[in-house]
Amino acid sequence: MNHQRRSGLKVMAGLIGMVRPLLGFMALAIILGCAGNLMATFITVLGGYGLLTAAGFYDGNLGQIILVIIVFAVVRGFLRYGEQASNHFIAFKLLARIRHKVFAALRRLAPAKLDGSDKGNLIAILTSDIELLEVFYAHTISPIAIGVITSAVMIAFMACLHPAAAVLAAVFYVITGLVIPVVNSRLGGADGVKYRDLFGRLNTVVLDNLYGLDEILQYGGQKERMGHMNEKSESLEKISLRLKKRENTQKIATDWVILAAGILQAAVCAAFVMSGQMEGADGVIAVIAMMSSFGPVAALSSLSNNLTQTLAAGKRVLSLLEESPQVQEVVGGAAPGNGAIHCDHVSFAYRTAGEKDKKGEKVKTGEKPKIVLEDFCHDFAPGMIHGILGKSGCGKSTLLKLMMRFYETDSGTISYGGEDVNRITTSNLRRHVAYVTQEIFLFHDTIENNIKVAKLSASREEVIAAAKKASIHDFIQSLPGGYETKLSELGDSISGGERQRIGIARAFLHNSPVIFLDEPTSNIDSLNEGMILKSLNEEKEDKTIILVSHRASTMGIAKNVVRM
Ligand SMILES: Nc1ncnc2c1ncn2[C@@H]1O[C@H](COP(=O)(O)OP(=O)(O)OP(=O)(O)O)[C@@H](O)[C@H]1O
Repeated sequence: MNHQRRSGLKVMAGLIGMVRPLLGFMALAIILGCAGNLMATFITVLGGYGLLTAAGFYDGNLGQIILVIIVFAVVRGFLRYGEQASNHFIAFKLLARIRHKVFAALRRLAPAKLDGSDKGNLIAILTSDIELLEVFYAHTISPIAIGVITSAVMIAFMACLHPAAAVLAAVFYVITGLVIPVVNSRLGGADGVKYRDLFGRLNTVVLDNLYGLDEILQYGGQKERMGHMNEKSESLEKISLRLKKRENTQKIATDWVILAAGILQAAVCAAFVMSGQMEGADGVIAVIAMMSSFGPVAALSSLSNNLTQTLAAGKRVLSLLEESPQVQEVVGGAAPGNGAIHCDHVSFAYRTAGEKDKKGEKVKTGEKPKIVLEDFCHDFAPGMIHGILGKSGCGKSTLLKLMMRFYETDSGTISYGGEDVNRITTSNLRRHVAYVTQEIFLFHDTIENNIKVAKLSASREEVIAAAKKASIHDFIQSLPGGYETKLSELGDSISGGERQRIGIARAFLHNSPVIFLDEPTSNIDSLNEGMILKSLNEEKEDKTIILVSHRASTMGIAKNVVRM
């Protein structure tokens, strides 16, 4: 996948842009957060006023001060609840929206851009990266605004006591809430990005090891595979340790700065009190106000520990959302003419690293130029079964993928009944063609639903008819739950041939004018093969059937065989 370079600020802007529809809730969170934090600070400040009033330095009403403190303490709880509720409402609404967008992006990018992309990394983006954005939406945007607003109010309050106290507070708020987090982010930024990338790659290794467990055991690769996984885990741990150390340093630095702020404020106020430029009681209040007002800016300071990782996650999510597909979906285009497929001087190569696609974007697939088809011409007429022969790797599957428009030809055209495939509405094309690939994917669902993938509205009778044509009906009937049997109940016991026959049943159920079958019988015994071929023969009258197979018995049914 193409992860573009973009600065932290750009990522932030991109993420903040998504909040637009929920600005009202964000404003509410900020108002509640400011009020709550100011009340928390003023509970301590009013405590100071109360003590000084009791000691006779102020002529206030002690009872009223205590009452206000109690009211602030109670209301502060509700305000905090309201702030958190609003922030989390925004966060989870946005996470749902982002997940929706990411799935839409994957639909756009599939299949060309996802071919060969590491799935573990995609899973990391879909799960933990998106999840991490919760930190950004619930604990980053509003705290920044709250930190700025509450600091401004406290500076104004201290200016009423003495301008110097206000200047000192301003300087220390900036150090705590801006300088420390920016420096911390700069120092830890690269590690945050590395951590997220490595986490994605570790996911890929774990997935590979899980899917390839049989091969690993068979060829005794446990030690080497384990070593590879350990290597990745150790690198991840090293980065995590560095990030933790940096977090501790940030916490210590913040505590020191807050302590220094209090001491300096005390020293400055003492000097002004002694020189008669400030009342003694005001000096005490200024110091109390200074010490108790760092909550929101200290929160900003510690935010920087997560921010690098959050922004790294945001960057990966945004890059995926903005990735342009290799093949654009056609909406509102033409309908396929009929089942007559005409390939006219078709050439195609899988793109190589650093090469540009039609949109001028760099693509990374393969290492050397891989010219697969050159000047290929052929007509596939309807009403018969066509065969494609050729040695392994010569481009038979690629030709089918080009006819499905999973990829676009580099030159030449493919047309259906005279209509260029590039102009046919993609959803129409998918309905027009049933494609049985070499790897049949089965979902964790019932056998019936697995066949109905090809036609969701199909009745049980239609499913049974398709299963009979694919010679899988008897097998399904023999299962304890029949068509309702869940694949998970069968464990991994479904054989390669049964899997293929389910794939073929899907094609029969789809009942489209064109059927592509890529090695459909490679795992099927001759008895079942014979029955499937018989069904295909019966279907061929009103269809264009294209068959790719190395098996002579299967190819025997094709009337028109093209050699590649
Ligand atoms: N996504 C891809 N990126 C780069 N190269 C690819 C890609 N898919 C296939 N190829 C390469 O293109 C060539 C043609 O592949 P294709 O699958 O079309 O061959 P095939 O004739 O169907 O082979 P087989 O009979 O073994 O199934 C092969 O060399 C293959 O390695």
